[in-house]
Amino acid sequence: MARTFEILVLNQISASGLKRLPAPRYHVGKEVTQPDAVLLRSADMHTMAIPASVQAVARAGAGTNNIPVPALSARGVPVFNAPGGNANAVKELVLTGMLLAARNVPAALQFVAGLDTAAADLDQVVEDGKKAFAGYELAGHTLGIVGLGKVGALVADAAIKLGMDVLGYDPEITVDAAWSLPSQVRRATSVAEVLKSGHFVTLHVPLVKATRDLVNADNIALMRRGAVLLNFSRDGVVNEQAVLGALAGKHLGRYVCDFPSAALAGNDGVIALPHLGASTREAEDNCAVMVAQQLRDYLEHGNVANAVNFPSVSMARESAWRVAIANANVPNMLGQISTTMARAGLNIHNMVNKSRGDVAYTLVDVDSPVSAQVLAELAAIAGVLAVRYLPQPTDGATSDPD
Ligand SMILES: NC(=O)C1=CN([C@@H]2O[C@H](COP(=O)(O)OP(=O)(O)OC[C@H]3O[C@@H](n4cnc5c(N)ncnc54)[C@H](O)[C@@H]3O)[C@@H](O)[C@H]2O)C=CC1
Ligand SMILES: O=C(O)CCC(=O)C(=O)O
Repeated sequence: MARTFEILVLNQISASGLKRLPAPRYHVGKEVTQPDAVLLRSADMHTMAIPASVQAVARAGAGTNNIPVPALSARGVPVFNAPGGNANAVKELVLTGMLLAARNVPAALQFVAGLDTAAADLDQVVEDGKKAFAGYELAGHTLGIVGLGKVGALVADAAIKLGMDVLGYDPEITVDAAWSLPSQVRRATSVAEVLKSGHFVTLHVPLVKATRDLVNADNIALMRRGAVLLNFSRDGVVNEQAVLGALAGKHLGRYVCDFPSAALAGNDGVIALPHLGASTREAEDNCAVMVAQQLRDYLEHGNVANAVNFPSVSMARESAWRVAIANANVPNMLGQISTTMARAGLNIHNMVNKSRGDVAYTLVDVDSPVSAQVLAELAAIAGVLAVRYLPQPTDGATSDPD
């Protein structure tokens, strides 16, 4: 009888994704106490005591700054995410943000909400009042983008199609991302260049040490007078005090962000949305389906796709007995693993080993069952972080992701 995997869910996850983790092979719930895996969106795992039973963490979204990734890596636990799964949703909200700012939509809506619609002179009041909200068009204006990954590339493409002039900066751009950019996107060589050039500047970087306060009191002054800064990345990427100062001095035209805060509240120059970037049916489904499939393939077969801290590793299943080993990326690990198996009389049928940074990951298929004693010996090798035994179920339980 195949064992049931226990999945702890920390946020609302789309039903389309949860369907990929069907009973009885999976038990998914908010009250699971000894989870094999944790499935979440924006819940803060930094403050959580993560049970020793956890073998994987899956973020149904892009950013993983809410997850203690280095600590999990040290435990041999992969952290999965859903690259690009919500990028179109964010792109559409960034376009919305630019239009809200350029056309003074929030103030115009407020004006309309305050109208006496029963008044005889309503039409006149509307015609007189609208002058205060006259704006400008996106076409012909310059958009600067910091971060040309999944979201940034889509924003660039959409802005070009809207007739904007686009320049972008990304010091770590991947070859795939570079290929996906429209040829009209100009390449900037620094954040400063983007800030200086854009009528609009939008940020699409992860929150990491290097990007904290990426826009700050020093460089916000470089922005064009009246420019619009958009932050759909994370609150920490922009220094709020710098933004408030620039708005007060009328240097910054608007700050459009997905992260409301006490400091920003009530400021007319701020358009704050409630972290809505990824909140579309489509994005929620995409992300949940992606991570559920990845989680399932990992829990059942040890295959790794889209982990932020593990190498991608996949090996077709040819044997019923598989061992998955996460270990420090140091010399002689493979030698010790294969010697331990050989000593126990195990014949290695297939093996794959890859590394990424400090973590290496090995899948070994053998031709006969592996004893608890051998698994304990493997786990005891210095540098081994986690050992999982993944025998193929013999009771007809499905083991291939849909
Ligand atoms: N508001 C929301 O609901 C959402 C917010 N996000 C945030 O947006 C971020 C980006 O999302 P994706 O584009 O999907 O991620 P991604 O990983 O595809 O792209 C991030 C890009 O930022 C670049 N980058 C890293 N450090 C940089 C730096 N110092 N300067 C310039 N570029 C730098 C990387 O090279 C990469 O190309 C996420 O990490 C997350 O924090 C993502 C999705 C939804
Ligand atoms: O799940 C959400 O609603 C937030 C998405 C997000 O911020 C991300 O994917 O990084």
